[in-house]
Amino acid sequence: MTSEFELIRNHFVRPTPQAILGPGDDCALIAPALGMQLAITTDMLIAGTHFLPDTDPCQLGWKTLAVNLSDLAAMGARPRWALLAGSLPEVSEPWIAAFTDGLFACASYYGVDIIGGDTTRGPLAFCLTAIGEVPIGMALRRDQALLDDDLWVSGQPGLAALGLAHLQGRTVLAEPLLKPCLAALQRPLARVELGLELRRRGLAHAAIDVSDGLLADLGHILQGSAVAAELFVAQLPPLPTTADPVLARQCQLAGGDDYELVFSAAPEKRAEITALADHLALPLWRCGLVVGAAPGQLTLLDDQGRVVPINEKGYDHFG
Ligand SMILES: Nc1ncnc2c1ncn2[C@@H]1O[C@H](COP(=O)(O)OP(=O)(O)OP(=O)(O)O)[C@@H](O)[C@H]1O
Ligand SMILES: Cc1ncc(C[n+]2csc(CCOP(=O)(O)O)c2C)c(N)n1
Ligand SMILES: [Mg+2]
Repeated sequence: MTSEFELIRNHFVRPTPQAILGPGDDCALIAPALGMQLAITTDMLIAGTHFLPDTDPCQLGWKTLAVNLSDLAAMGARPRWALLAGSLPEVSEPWIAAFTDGLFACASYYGVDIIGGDTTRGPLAFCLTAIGEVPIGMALRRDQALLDDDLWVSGQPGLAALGLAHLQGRTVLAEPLLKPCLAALQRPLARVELGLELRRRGLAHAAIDVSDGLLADLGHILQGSAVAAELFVAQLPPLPTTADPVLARQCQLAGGDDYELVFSAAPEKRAEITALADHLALPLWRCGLVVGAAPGQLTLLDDQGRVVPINEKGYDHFG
């Protein structure tokens, strides 16, 4: 029988070169580098709500960290430390070993030290807190979009929600589309380099990551910045041709779980943003404009300039 403390020692504790004091005492000790401030965020992943209970534990470990690093990315912060609280229904050591393999693979990919946490018995759930650094006063925020900014989105939002629809039997995806959809859902990337470069190169005014859905999260920028926007359907990333087009559009606009970045930028920055997309080998789509209508208002337009009704709502745990 493995004790709580053996479990922690055997699976959750690895070297933490970026901490003054890592796991083992009542608190970890960290200090930001000179001239930097801390960015801190937390997200829960609950079985049945955020992931299917039979999800591969290695991918779940990766995703638990990645979705939090996505929030740091959205603010242009460099991820450095994380704490993991886990509630586990029973001690299955192979399951835990696979989970921590994925977790630490993500941690080493993004240069993060796991500096502490909490381990209890209970329903399968995780809560991760990620801490990053950003030069004082330089974080990208959701409340800084300006009139006449372009709106940009990275990558291909919608794939994760399509993958979930497939696993839940709401659609059938075939290869070669299935693989990227399942990867987006189960092993998402956080757009850390994009966030860092947008901030370092001074390219973005406002940014957010897409966790609840493109329209919903763009809505947070609009609300926060007290501006309105027009979004051009024809300028969004092309939909996968082999998926049901209605479902694919719905997933793109409101699926969530994408962890792409949406950002606003001055039109003079177009060439620099295109160069950044090439540098990162990550498509960046200029798909909208900040306009001066009622604060928070989002209008979707087709290629003829006609208004497209919005029926989609983003992910809302209580909606
Ligand atoms: N229980 C809470 N107490 C205090 N603040 C909260 C609480 N729940 C959410 N918040 C804050 O509300 C804001 C929006 O929360 P939300 O979880 O929607 O974050 P998000 O980045 O928009 O989405 P995601 O959680 O999918 O990353 C965040 O600043 C968050 O810290
Ligand atoms: C089994 C299962 N059901 C639904 C979803 C989709 N989903 C869950 S939470 C969320 C938004 C972000 O949540 P939060 O705001 O809590 O970070 C989304 C898109 C899933 N991945 N797995
Ligand atoms: Mg977020």
